[in-house]
Amino acid sequence: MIEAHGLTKRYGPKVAVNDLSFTVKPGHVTGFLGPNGAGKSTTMRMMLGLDRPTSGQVLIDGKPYHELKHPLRTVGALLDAKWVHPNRSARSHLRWLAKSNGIAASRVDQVLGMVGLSDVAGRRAGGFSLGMSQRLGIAAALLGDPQILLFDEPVNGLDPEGIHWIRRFMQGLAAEGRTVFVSSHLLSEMSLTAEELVVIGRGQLIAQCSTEEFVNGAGSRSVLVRSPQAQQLRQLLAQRGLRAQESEPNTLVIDDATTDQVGELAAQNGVVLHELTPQRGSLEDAFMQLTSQAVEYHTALGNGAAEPTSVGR
Ligand SMILES: Nc1ncnc2c1ncn2[C@@H]1O[C@H](COP(=O)(O)OP(=O)(O)OP(=O)(O)O)[C@@H](O)[C@H]1O
Repeated sequence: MIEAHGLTKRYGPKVAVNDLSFTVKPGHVTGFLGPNGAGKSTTMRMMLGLDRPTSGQVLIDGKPYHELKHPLRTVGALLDAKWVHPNRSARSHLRWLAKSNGIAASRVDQVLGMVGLSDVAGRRAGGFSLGMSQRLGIAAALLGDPQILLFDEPVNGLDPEGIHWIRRFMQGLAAEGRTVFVSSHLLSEMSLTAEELVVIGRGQLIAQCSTEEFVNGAGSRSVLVRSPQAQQLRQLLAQRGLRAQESEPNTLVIDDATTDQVGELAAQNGVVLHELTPQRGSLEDAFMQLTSQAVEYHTALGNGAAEPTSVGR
């Protein structure tokens, strides 16, 4: 488990992370979501003891990183995949890491197998593609068989196959009961990868909730209905104060309604339906809506303090 309590980091006058509190639990992939410059990397660096918080703290299994007895066996991280000596082979890079951390050399071939690099283990890591480098970075994170894994923007620059592989791999690690915390500014990618979300903007918490709650709670909710009696249905909806727009002939989109409401109304009035579909807002919609609220609040206050918005909790 990872717990951030009032975590704050200032670089001179710049507040990179501002009073951030959240919890990351085992058994799920938790997405750490925010636009560029939101403070994700800074937060992850503080988790790993690479940066000192200005105030507050972050605990890994109840302890600050520097108090962990066996850091690599507790938490593994992929921060920068190109952090490897270019002339070393993948295997010798991992052997060196294992040796300097008191990990048995036999673990090296295990982790190379886990990430699918066994066949290229003797090749120069400097010649690896980005996707292979990411796999090597993940192998390094797994060396100590840690229960907690941090990945900073692991799919950046990868092709669809590489993205798919990383997504499945992270989900597999979470299914083994590990804590998997992965940052991204790619909201659509996170909606496919993460069950839980910690969302930040300008260093502040915007939401901590399930991905589903985030989309349902913040995105727009509407219903699409196709009917040969669309005009009759439209009038019935209007009588109940529901606004319907005709997107195509015989197709209505009804804002702020549920499929239950529309389906029951149609049945009560003998209106034939050919389609009844909930239209969920995308994660992008939800994010834009929430961050724009934060910006509006910021403008109203005029002091840079955006109120964190809790979604669904
Ligand atoms: N060493 C530093 N000195 C000064 N400012 C910094 C430093 N590190 C980060 N920042 C600033 O802190 C803010 C948060 O940066 P951070 O890299 O943590 O964001 P991020 O969410 O990881 O963004 P990205 O997706 O672009 O990496 C940014 O405005 C950045 O310019």
